[in-house]
Amino acid sequence: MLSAHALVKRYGGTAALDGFSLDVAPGEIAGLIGHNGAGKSTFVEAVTGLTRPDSGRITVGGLDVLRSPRRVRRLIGLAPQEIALYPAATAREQLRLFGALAGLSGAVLSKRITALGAELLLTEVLDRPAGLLSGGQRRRVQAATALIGDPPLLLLDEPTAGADPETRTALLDAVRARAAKGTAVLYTTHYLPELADLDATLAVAGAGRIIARGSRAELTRRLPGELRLRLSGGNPLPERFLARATEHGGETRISTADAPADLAALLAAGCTPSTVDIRRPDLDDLYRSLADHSPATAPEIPRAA
Ligand SMILES: Nc1ncnc2c1ncn2[C@@H]1O[C@H](COP(=O)(O)OP(=O)(O)OP(=O)(O)O)[C@@H](O)[C@H]1O
Repeated sequence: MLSAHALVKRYGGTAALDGFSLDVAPGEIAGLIGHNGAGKSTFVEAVTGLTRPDSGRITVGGLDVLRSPRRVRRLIGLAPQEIALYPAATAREQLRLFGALAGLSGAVLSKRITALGAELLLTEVLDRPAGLLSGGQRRRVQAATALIGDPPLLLLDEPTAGADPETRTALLDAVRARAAKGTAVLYTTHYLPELADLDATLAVAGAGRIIARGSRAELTRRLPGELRLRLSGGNPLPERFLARATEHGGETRISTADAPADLAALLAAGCTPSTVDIRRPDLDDLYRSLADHSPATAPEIPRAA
């Protein structure tokens, strides 16, 4: 549904996009993560036509973004990182406007607004001016403006920033429901547990390009996990494990790519821990492993196809 190839965008000496390529399929929720300044928002702006890349190509539903900007715009529901609502207009009026832009009108649009208001827990505030809403409420109205026309591609840039747990859940449910019906979703966040909740695939951005792409399992599989042991004083760790071990309040932690094999080797060497815990790598570990942003030094994990 979304296909971007080799995008480059420079601002003076800064390459905000530097060979950025990414595909998102219908029904897929792709979680776009990466450090501040990695190029995520610039990419979202390029897809919507708000920013013109210096080179590269983007298509949405097979249409070239630069050649058919108006037709492409109709295929996209955008919730930008910076809130863009009219402060004096009520939430319902904003949704009427965005619904009309998407070609909806009359009773169909009114019903859609009521349903979306209920789905995103906005019913009570639909007739309040956006300027008088809380930050979290404004963000949900913003998300609702993206969803109102039921577009085949959603671009949601940190849509849950400032959301409380209840409204976060409502928003994630709404996103999952759209994907289940075939909508392609590009979901930018710094809050990694959301991506597990959404069962999202991952696209890790670094220094203006995608440096890792795949399922959560694929990307975390080859990262080291940890073997956590409690050892008694007369039961030292065999020497060959020392380089990978750290001490944390009486617990010995050994970085490991193969926890069962390392545990078997420890036991065979006569080590008898009183407790053993195996910690598998998670998204935080993935994020940390990519901390230097550098494609050249990123660990050997699957890349974008
Ligand atoms: N309009 C602009 N003018 C100059 N530099 C820009 C502009 N927009 C983005 N940049 C620069 O391009 C780089 C990428 O910025 P971008 O906003 O795309 O990052 P991001 O990954 O979305 O970051 P964040 O997680 O903070 O939202 C940054 O170095 C930023 O300073």
